[in-house]
Amino acid sequence: MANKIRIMDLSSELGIGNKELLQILRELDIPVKSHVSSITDEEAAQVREKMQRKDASVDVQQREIQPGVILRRRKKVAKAEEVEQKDVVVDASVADQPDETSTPPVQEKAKAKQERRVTSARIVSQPQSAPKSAAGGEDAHVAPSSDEQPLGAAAELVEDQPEVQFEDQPGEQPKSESGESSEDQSEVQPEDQSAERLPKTTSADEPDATQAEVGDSTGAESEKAAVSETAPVTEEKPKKRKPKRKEPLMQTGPQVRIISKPEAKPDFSYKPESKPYTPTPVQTPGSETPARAAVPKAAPSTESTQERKKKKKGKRTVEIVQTSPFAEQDRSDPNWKKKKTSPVQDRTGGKFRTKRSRSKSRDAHDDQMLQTGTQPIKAAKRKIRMEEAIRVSDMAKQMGLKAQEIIKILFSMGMMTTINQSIDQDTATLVATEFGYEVEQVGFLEEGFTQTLEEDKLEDLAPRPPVVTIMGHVDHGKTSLLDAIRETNVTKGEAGGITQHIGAYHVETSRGIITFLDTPGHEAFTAMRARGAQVTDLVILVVAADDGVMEQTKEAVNHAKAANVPIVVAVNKIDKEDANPDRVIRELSEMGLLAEAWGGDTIFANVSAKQRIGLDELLEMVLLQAEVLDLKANPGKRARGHIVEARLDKGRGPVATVLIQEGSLHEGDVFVCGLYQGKVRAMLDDKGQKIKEAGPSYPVEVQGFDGLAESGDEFVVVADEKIARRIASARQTKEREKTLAKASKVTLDSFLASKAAGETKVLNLVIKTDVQGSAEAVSESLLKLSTDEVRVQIVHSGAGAITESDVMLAAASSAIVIGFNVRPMAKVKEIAESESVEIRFYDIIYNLVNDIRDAMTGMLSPIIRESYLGQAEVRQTFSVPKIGMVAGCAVMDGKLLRNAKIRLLREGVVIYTGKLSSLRRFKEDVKEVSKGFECGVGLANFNDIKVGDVIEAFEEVSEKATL
Ligand SMILES: Nc1nc2c(ncn2[C@@H]2O[C@H](COP(=O)(O)OP(=O)(O)OP(=O)(O)O)[C@@H](O)[C@H]2O)c(=O)[nH]1
Repeated sequence: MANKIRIMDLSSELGIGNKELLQILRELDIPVKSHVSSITDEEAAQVREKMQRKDASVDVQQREIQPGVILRRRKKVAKAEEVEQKDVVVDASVADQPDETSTPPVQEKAKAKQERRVTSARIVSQPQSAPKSAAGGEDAHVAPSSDEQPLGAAAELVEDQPEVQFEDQPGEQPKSESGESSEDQSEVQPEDQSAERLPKTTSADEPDATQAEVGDSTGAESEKAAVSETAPVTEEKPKKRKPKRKEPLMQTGPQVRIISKPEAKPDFSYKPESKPYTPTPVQTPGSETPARAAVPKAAPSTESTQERKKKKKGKRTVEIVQTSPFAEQDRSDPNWKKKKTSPVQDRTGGKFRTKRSRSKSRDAHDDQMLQTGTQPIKAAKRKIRMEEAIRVSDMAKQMGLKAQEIIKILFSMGMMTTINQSIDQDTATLVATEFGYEVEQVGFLEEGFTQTLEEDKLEDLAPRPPVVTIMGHVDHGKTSLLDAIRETNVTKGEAGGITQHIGAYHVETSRGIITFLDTPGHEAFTAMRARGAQVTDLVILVVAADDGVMEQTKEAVNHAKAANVPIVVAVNKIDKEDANPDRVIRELSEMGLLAEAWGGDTIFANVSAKQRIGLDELLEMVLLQAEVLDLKANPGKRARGHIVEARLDKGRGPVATVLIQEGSLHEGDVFVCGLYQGKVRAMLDDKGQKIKEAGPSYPVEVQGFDGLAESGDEFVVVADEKIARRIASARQTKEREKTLAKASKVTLDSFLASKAAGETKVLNLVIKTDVQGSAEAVSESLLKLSTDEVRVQIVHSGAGAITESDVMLAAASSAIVIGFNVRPMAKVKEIAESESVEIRFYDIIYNLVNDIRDAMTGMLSPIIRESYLGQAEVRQTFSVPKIGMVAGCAVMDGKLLRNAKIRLLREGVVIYTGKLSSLRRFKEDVKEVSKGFECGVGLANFNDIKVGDVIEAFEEVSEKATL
């Protein structure tokens, strides 16, 4: 028919393979049977148009990488189907072939077409392998020498490819089904179908076949390696797997390059195809010989289609198609296809693909891998997994040791531990190293979620108001001053605002804003600091002008100094007649606070809280001082701050005042705080107004906690609720472990043990004595002990009972509390225990100084430890003739023992230390009286007992001091 054109002709015209063209025709719904069929001009036009479109989207590069070896590569594939397909055809060098001419590199299609004709004699790479290898092998050097096996290289490449090509038809162009994918190959395909590069079409008659084909010789290994490194591989969609027609292999025509060496065939293993092979009615299948069946079928895989589909999604698999010169014969076996592929796990993943020719050893290895499924496992490292702390017994278990061995090591490190005690990570690391183990911290590390690793950029920082705490002695006017400042400024700037007590508030002055912490007193200040919360920028020290510097004034100064917070002195009550501000200046100078007038840098302001005198000046001074501090924060990030106050509100649940220190807090933000987490449900400012956002130095009352936070707790906004929950639960776990570990802070005994070599150690002490004179004497004696290596630093010293404030100061400063003739009350003792603060008691200065010196020189002599038994309060006193004074007591804590030693405390000060002369209940002598019971007590050789005194019973236990 004049208006008809044969497929073969059209394919040559278009420069594509017959098979590919057939595929295109099928896509265009043009019915054809084979390449000898004809189509109408109209249909041909459709094909041409389609090809044009395709060409536009495909950029094929060709270059000759070696004489006679052309590399074709699809640079970019626009169509989804084509994505990741990089087809390269490696043409076997023609050099070896007398009847072939070497192929020059071709860049354009037209040229390619011509090229194809010229090189048709060469074996076009096998669809399954060669195209891929070629694709990947753009930079690969495929040597044409007969000994080498480029296909082997191809096989390597294929393995690295994410996709798997399923074309497996021996006599066909591998991608004939998918016109697009085979496009490139078809270009180099011989026009003669018989010469088609069938992966398995290997003709034994050409033993020195090009390596581009299915090489199987061992010599291919090196080549493979070279190519595999660079060569991307063609990938094809699984849909192309099933050939629709059978194109019987032609016996190797004169131009067909032999793909593999015949002797390699016995090692081929085959993998069953998921789809049965359906021969196409074209060509003669008679070429198949039974010899193929003789090929060992070491196919390790018998995967089902479904299994393979699964793999496609998850594990990526490569199918290796081994081809041999017996490929044709193989097809006589209905299962030939199955025999040809073997699955191998693909590193890159992707679709199934096949490749040919692998070395025997590789196959054997793969088979083995498939059978074993895994690679040999590396010897596990000797690791101990622990969270924050680990119990000695658990650690021993992990190392397969007896706990005693660990305890021994710990002992040699100066730590007395028991089997049930927990040790921290540092200690565990030391112990583990002794046994050749490593410590691995497991569990949740919150730092990544709560810490900003990036430092704030300078341009992100904005000035923030100073945060001020007012401190001073009792009755010197702290509350009055706070109220005065607030009221004055409330009426000034925020008329109508209803004052809310949220523990902090901010005041607007003409010079700027100041945030006040409404928690006067150093207890709150130090309690927060002990928790690591340094929220205060400045301290206003209130000193009554008529009273001067008093005990708590000194404490306040020491607390502020310990926290390194600048002090502005407010000399209050200057309205009083006997006010003497100069005296205050003088007294404070003795404590190191030198007024500017005296050449120092401490700001003093005379005020009267009662009469509202000097308040503006005071605030101005505060702001001046703040300016020096150059307080800045980045308001543009997630908020971080500390809890100032927390309480349980009847209607709103747990609420807390958060002082934002950096970033901005918004409604809806998710946060963690102490052991709890939550979401900001609502925010109120200090005027009780609902706000949506709060920036740095801004105090807000936050609603939405899932537990009651504590003042001083850090408040951090995190990314989401999941993280918040995780952190909170990790903290709760940690807290439990900490309680178990019960690691004490600093003790005199452990002081030197923790000292690193060459480091000057500072021994911080808080000294409390019965009288002021002793405080000075003790301090002086101890300060004299300072050496180059160990320096004694008195954080605070004063007269009076050991108070909660002393303990908190010691906790915050890692100090030891020295009680000289003073004792703590039971409650203070409890706090000291919970804060792990050591309190040591002395009544002879000589002993005290010796102990400290011994501790400092590492020669602590055996010590007598006191074991506290209990306390009883004197409710009544009776004078009994001949016996003396007898006290009617109620045991408030622990118990009193008849033979115990006792001391009599009056307002925390030791009045007498001695023994009981009698212990009775209802006129009966008893050996002990427990908490909650009343008793009559007589003290040996002491009668000056008064109502309100406390009798403390204790035992003395002799202990050898260890360092
Ligand atoms: N004359 C005079 N009296 C003042 C002044 N400031 C406070 N007062 C009085 O001093 C007494 C104690 O004042 P507070 O403000 O309660 O003192 P404080 O330091 O807060 O006392 P505590 O809360 O007990 O620590 C009150 O009676 C006040 O009226 C002042 O500037 N002048």
